This record gives sequence, structure tokens and C-alpha cells, in this order.
Amino acid sequence: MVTLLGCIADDFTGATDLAALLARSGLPVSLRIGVPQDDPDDAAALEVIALKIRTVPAADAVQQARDAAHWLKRAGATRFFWKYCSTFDSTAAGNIGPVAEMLMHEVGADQTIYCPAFPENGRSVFMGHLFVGEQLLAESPMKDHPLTPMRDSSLVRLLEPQVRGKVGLAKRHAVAQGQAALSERLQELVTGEVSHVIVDAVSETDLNIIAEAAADMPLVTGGSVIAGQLAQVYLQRGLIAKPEGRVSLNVPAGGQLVLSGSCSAMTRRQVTSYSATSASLKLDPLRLADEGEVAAGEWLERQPSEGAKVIYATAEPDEVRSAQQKLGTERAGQLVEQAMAHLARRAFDLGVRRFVVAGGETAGAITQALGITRLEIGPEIAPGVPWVFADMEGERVALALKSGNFGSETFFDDAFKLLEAA
Ligand SMILES: Nc1ncnc2c1ncn2[C@@H]1O[C@H](COP(=O)(O)OP(=O)(O)O)[C@@H](O)[C@H]1O
Ligand SMILES: O=C(O)[C@@H](O)C(=O)COP(=O)(O)O
Repeated sequence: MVTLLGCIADDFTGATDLAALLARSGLPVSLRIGVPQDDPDDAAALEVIALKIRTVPAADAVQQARDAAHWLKRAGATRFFWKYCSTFDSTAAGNIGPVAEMLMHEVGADQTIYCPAFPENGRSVFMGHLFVGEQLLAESPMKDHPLTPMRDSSLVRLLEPQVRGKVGLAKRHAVAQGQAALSERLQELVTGEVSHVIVDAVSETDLNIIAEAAADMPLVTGGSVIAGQLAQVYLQRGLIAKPEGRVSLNVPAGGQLVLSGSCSAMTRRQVTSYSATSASLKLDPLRLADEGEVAAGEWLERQPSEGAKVIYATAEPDEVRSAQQKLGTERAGQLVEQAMAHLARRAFDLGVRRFVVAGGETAGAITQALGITRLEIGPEIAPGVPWVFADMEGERVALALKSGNFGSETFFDDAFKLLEAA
């Protein structure tokens, strides 16, 4: 099949979020880990390439995203989507802006939109300011993120230093008036040479209007919801058709494990809740620096494969800051990610086949270490978090790659229960 929409995600939880929201349209979605080595002879209409480029140097992120775009072009994609976090996770150097600008150049776009809103998960954009629930982004727990602390809520101000072109805003007043008014506003901005447009959105209706206005843009950027709405518009316009029949899921039997490297507020609550009824082990980056993860591996070996268990580095902001001051931010993060990756591999060797992983960077490290290259999309456990399935060394594996702040307090339990019922 020829690809219609080619998507590039900047992390792995974000990629499964995107794939889940695209799959809500009923269209088949293909999710690949890293830029495929092979030619795209089995491409799907909606292709997603998951990269781990949210916090790497901007030049590296741009290069990897360019390679992904070239593969998607070879698959036939004529429209492209750049997926980043619904909390606009980035630094002053990038990587949202530099990748968007490179992709605009690649696809010949003179304008693109930025639309991270995800109303179901409490992310809305008004007057260019991003809200997380009722709080401005910079007042939300995202201000304490270990790698991308978000200290400004204005998307215009956040994006400006990341791009060369002009940044503008399409306010909710234009969006609420419908597609024609929004298209007119976008046209006005492009005439004024504004190539990067933040678009307000506070509801699904807003996102639907935005998707209608942006459906023919060669490049759209944002969170998963606007991409899902684009797929719906393609269906309505007959650009793409739903396949006949249903694909049956092959759910693996085997042991289970939660691995959590996210320090986000919701994950902290989820770890506390799950630890109350499960075997749990906390990883300390300082101990990992001295001794590695041997003790954790031994702990894992002592646990029944089928039993409920969680290994976590999840910690309160003060504790994270203290580890980062002693080890450096990058090293602290890498120590945890590497340990999680080794433990996931050990768990697989011990018979674990159902993994719940909390944290985008953590999920990236684990999925890469397991050598997984392609994922099938299963049922959504919570908005934006589906079970995904992969074949690994001849074995079937189920993974739930959970974004730090997604899901309710009982998410880990909910995830395994859903798999039992599938
Ligand atoms: N206790 C800790 N101290 C310092 N860094 C940590 C600690 N626990 C986890 N980390 C690091 O914090 C980062 C969390 O990012 P990520 O996995 O993307 O989570 P989220 O989805 O919440 O953003 C990872 O790089 C992880 O290794
Ligand atoms: O858009 C979102 O919020 C998610 O898909 C996402 O990218 C979250 O990233 P992490 O919180 O780092 O997992």
C-alpha cells in the first residue's frame, strides 16, 4: 500500500500515543522503531517512525528525522506529521523547531502549524499559552521534569529561539468561527511571512476544525490528537478507506513486570499505588554509579515470573535534583535508562512477556535494548496509552509504553487486567 501520512515521533511513548490516536480512526497503522533499514515494500497508509530524539543535540535530531522523512517519502507519503509532547517538552536549542524547519524544507512547505492540545488528557492551548489541567505549563509539575523542565507557558516564546522563521498565533476566536475563518487567518499569516503558527485549541471540536483547515498542508506538527483528527478528515474526504474485517490480536502469555524511570507527578502516584500490593524495588542512581544493576538483577531472579512486581527509579523532584547535582543530569538519566534496559533484557530471559514501562526516555532505552523494530497496536488502556505487541527472538511480547503523566493512579493494574480480558 502507498503511504498517505508519514509521521515522525520524537520519543517512543509519544509514538505509541500517536499510533493509538491514529488507530481510533479504524485505519491500519504501522509503527516502526527507528528508521527502517529495508525498503518500504510493506508500508501502511498511516506510517509512524519512532525516534528517541527529544533531548539529543539538535543537529543529531535533525539528521535522524531527515533520514526518517526520506524513508517515508520512499513509502509514498505526501503529507507529513511531526509528533512531539503535548507539554511541548524541549530546550532553548530544540528540538521541536529545528526538526520542524528541516521538514518544511524537505516537503516544500511555506507554513506549518503547532498544535499540542490534548483535551482528554487536560492539555489545552489558549492565547498561545499551554495549560496542563487548570495550571499553566510553567506552574505545573512539568517545571520539575528531570530532562526538559518547562519554565515558560507561552508557546510563541518557547518556539521563537528554536527557529529562524517568524512565529505567529492563530487565536481561539478564529478557530471557534470554523474552518473558513481559520484558513483565512493562516493565509493572512503566510502573507505576512509567518511560517510557524501556534494554534489555540481547547476542545475536540477545535481540533476537528484545525484538522479540516490543515488537511492539505504538507506538514502538520503537534500532539497525537490533531493527527488522529487528520486521519478522520482523510476518511471523510475519501482519500483513504477502512479495510474490511478485523485483525485478531495475538496476546502473549508469560510473566509481567513494571519498569518505571519516569519521575512525572502521575507516575509517582502510580508507583506508590502499585507498590502497595506488589513486590517493589527502588533504583538509586548513586548506587547504580558505584555498583551497577547487579543487585537489582538478583532481586529480579528471586521474584516469581508471573507475580506482580515493579522496579522504579521514580523519585520526588528534590531527590532527582540531588542525584543530578552529584552525577550530572545526563549521566544520572543515562545510568537509570541503561539499568532499566539491562533489567528488561534480564526479565525477558526469565520469562517475562508483559512489560509496562513508564517514561518516554526509559521506554526508548528499553525498546532499543530489546531489539524490537516493529510494533502492532492493541487496545488503549488509558487515553494515548495502548498495549503494543512485538515479536522478539521468536517470542511474542506485549508492551505498554506509558507517557509520564498519562493514565490514572491505578494504571499499572488496569493495564494487566485489560490484557487478561483481551
Ligand atoms: N531518581 C532519578 N534521578 C535522576 N534521574 C532520574 C531518576 N529517575 C529517572 N531519571 C531519569 O529521568 C528521565 C525521565 O524521563 P522519561 O523516562 O522520559 O520520563 P517522562 O515520560 O516522565 O518524561 C530519564 O532519563 C530517567 O533515566
Ligand atoms: O504527547 C504526549 O504528551 C505524549 O505522547 C508524550 O510525548 C509524553 O512524553 P513522556 O512524558 O516523556 O513520556
